[in-house]
Amino acid sequence: MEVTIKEEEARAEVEIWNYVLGYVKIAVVKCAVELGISDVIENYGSLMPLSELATALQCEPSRLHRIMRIMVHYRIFKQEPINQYTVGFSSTPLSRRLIKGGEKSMAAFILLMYSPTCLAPWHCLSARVLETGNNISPFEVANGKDIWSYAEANHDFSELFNNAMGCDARLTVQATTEGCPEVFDGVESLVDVGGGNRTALSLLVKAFPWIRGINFDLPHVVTVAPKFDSIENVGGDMFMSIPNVDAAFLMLKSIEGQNSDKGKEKVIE
Ligand SMILES: C[S@@+](CC[C@H](N)C(=O)[O-])C[C@H]1O[C@@H](n2cnc3c(N)ncnc32)[C@H](O)[C@@H]1O
Repeated sequence: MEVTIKEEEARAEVEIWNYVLGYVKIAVVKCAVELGISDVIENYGSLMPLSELATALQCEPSRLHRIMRIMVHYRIFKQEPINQYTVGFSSTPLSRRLIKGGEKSMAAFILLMYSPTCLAPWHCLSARVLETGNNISPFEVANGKDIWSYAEANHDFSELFNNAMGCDARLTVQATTEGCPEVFDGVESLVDVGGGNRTALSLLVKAFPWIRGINFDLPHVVTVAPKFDSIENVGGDMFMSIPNVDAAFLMLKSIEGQNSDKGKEKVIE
C-alpha cells in the first residue's frame, strides 16, 4: 500500500516526540531498578496498592504514582482494581527482568549502560564521526582511560561491569548447555578467557560437573571474583598467554565503545 505524503507527515509529527522524549522510558526503568520497585512488588505476592508500595519505598505516593503510570503504560507492571476505590500493581515477565539478582535479571546491565561513565562516549558521537585518524576508543576519549584501566582504578565501576556481564552470561550459558551440550563431551578442563566474576563458568561446571574450570581474567578482576569449588581463579593477560587446558571458552561483547565494529562473538574450541 502506497504511503501518501500526508500520511508520512502525520507519522513524522507523532514519531518526532519519540526522539524528543525517548530518554524518559530509560530514565524511568533505571529509576525502578535503583529503587527496587520490581523486587518489592514481586515479594508482595498479590496486587500491591500504591500506598503500600510508597510506604515500602519510603517515598511520596504522588511522585511514585507518576512513575508507575509510565511503567504501566509500557506494560512493565500490570495495574488492576483491588476494589471500587483502589488499584494495585503486579509483576510481569518484563518487570521480573528488573529484579536485582533475579534468574533472568538484566538490572545490572541497565545500570551499567546508563551509568554516566558508559553514556559519556555517546555524547561525543558526532565528534567521533567527524574526526579522522584517531584510534583511541571513544570510551577512553570520554573517560580518560581505556575501559580495563578505568575499571581497575574504579572498584564500583568494575563491580557493576562484572555484574552486568553476569546477566547476559546467565542467559547465554543456559542456551549453550541446553542447546549443544555435546560440545562439552570429553572436556575435562576448561578455561573461560575473560571470565569476569566467573558467572558463566560456575554454570558450566554445574551443568557438566566433571569439568575442572579455570576463570582467567585481568588480575584486578580475579582477585575479587567469588570463590567456587572446582573453579580456580587465574589472573593474567590473554594477549600474552592463557592456561593450558583441554578447551577454551571465549565470550565477548562489543559494548565497551572500543574500536571494534564486530557484534557479539561466542567461541568454543
Ligand atoms: C566483555 S567482558 C566479557 C565477560 C564474560 N566473558 C561474559 O561474556 O559475560 C570482557 C572480559 O575480558 C576481560 N579482559 C579484558 N582484557 C583482558 C586481557 N588482556 N586479559 C584477560 N582478560 C581480559 C575483562 O576484564 C572482562 O571481564
